[in-house]
Amino acid sequence: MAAALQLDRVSKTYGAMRAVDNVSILIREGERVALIGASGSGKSTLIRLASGLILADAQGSGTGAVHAFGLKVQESGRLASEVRAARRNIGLVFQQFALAGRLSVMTNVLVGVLGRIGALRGTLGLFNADEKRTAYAALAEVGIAQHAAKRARELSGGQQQRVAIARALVQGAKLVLADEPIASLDPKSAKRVMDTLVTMSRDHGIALVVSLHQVDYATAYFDRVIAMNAGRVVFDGPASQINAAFLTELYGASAEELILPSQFAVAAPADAAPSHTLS
Ligand SMILES: Nc1ncnc2c1ncn2[C@@H]1O[C@H](COP(=O)(O)OP(=O)(O)OP(=O)(O)O)[C@@H](O)[C@H]1O
Repeated sequence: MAAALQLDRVSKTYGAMRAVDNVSILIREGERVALIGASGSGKSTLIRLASGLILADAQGSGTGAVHAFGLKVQESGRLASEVRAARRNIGLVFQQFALAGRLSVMTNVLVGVLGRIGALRGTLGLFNADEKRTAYAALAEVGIAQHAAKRARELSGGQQQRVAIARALVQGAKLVLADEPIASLDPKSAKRVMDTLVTMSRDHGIALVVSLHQVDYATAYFDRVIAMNAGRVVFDGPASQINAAFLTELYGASAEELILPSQFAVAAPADAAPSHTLS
């Protein structure tokens, strides 16, 4: 079985800054993984490398290969010829909502179909009834079908994130990479978005990698956590091992920005919680 995502000794340098430093990661099909780390630790860069939005360093200790479901995304600082096919399997949900604000919610979701239909039909917005039904069903699944006709910019931040999740569903993504999807949301909206992501993953067997600033969400929703510091993976293991003392060991004083004050403690609902929190 091909891995959902495989990074082999990938690095990315900006000037003198090694944003991602020789990282190797394997995510299995259907697996859910939280990516944590203090600001500037390399989480966003890693997600952009994984989706082929940016190129890895051509030289370094490895060839910097990225594969998704056995299809090559990039290697040796070049996009692979099969990158389009590889990307079809990858849905993206970003902190900045990455929706076309003037267009309707429905149209934004239908963009997910574009990888599968002819460019001309897509450009002209000629989506067929089946595609529209699928998009509406995806919006219903993430709980915002009632907003289908509104312009995307009229929705709240959390609702916009759920539009992006519906778009990934319509795309038929088998792996969703979410980069700080809850960073600018209030706690209630953040929880709703996390519930939606995890339920989507569970119900459709979609692998999920979510970068998170706050560790509490990582341990409430995920079994496996990958922690980054200064571009390197400093921990890859069970979420149950993550606690305040361990974070201080990993990050020193910067651990503070990763831990929520106790009054904001996060509890995932039973149907979205990882196995390590279920009795
Ligand atoms: N386009 C760029 N040009 C120059 N430096 C960059 C660029 N993108 C990222 N960096 C640098 O690379 C390092 C890693 O940044 P990255 O955004 O990946 O971290 P992060 O863990 O996602 O941080 P945050 O939680 O603040 O989003 C930082 O020092 C950042 O300043």
